[in-house]
Amino acid sequence: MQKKHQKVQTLLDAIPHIKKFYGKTIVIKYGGSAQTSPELKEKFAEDIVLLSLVGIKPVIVHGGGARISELLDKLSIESEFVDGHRVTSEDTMRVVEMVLSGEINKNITSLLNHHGAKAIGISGKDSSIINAVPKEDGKFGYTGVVTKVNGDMINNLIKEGFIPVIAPIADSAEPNHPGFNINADVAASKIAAAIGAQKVLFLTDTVGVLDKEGTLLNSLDQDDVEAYKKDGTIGGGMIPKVDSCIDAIYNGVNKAHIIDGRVEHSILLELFTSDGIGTQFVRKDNPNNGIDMEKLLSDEA
Ligand SMILES: Nc1ncnc2c1ncn2[C@@H]1O[C@H](COP(=O)(O)OP(=O)(O)O)[C@@H](O)[C@H]1O
Ligand SMILES: CC(=O)N[C@@H](CCC(=O)OP(=O)(O)O)C(=O)O
Repeated sequence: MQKKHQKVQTLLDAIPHIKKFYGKTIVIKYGGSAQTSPELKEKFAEDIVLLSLVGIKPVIVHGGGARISELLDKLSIESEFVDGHRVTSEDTMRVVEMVLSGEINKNITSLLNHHGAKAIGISGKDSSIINAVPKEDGKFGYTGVVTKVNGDMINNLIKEGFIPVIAPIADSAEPNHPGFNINADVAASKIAAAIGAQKVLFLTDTVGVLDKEGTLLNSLDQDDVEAYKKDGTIGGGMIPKVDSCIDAIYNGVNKAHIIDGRVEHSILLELFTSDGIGTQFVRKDNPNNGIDMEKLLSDEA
């Protein structure tokens, strides 16, 4: 009897959170580091389907850096990263496109559809949804800087009831161009801003951003991010992630969080419980700085 009550209470506790996000779009960046075991992938799919069933509109932007590096290694092509961004040669670009737009995009789309969702897998090249130019005058090869995201096209898919699953590959304005490799964190942030998303969640393989002692940093603003990058606390793949979180909140996205994709149902825990998990990003100029108004309001509801 007690157990039954607990189950009902869990559902009741979720109501204010569901109300808050009902009809809202949430971009979920599904990092390669969080796409590990088949069990975790199943839980991810269950979370996305549940969001969709309760009237929340998820958009998935996926990575796959680890899988790209694994395949490059098999082909004896070296992986090179500068501040978390891959340097993309012509051969590397072919592998990036095959892994991201091919293997990973289709696997995630199919997984979601088998769980009853209406997912559609696309890359930024489809309908030229993401446009880019070479990063730093071509120093990064075919790695691109996003110049434009066609948010209307993505919103049209959402209106038709689809869950877009987007591979971070961009189109070029030049004909017969192989396109651009975009870091998936950057793609998620630019997409979230272009479609007017309420929130962007980055699923990765750590509990959030950690300090030098390995303690979780619950909340960061732009100055914290710059200081931690400068003193080396934040490095590697975490650099594009924190930069993308800051970019998102200064471009119209209400909240950005980095959460642990290794924890089962981490998306539901972040969205539907009052505790929240991981690291949240706040604007310095926000009068509610440091206070999570979303959570405060839902707790009061
Ligand atoms: N301060 C930090 N806190 C947590 N992780 C960090 C930090 N600095 C660097 N990292 C690294 O960033 C990694 C996450 O980035 P990445 O491997 O690119 O993940 P994803 O595939 O999810 O984008 C962590 O596994 C960790 O090794
Ligand atoms: C330019 C750049 O860094 N592109 C990334 C795209 C994939 C990605 O970002 O995957 P994760 O999210 O799993 O790291 C790469 O080639 O690895």
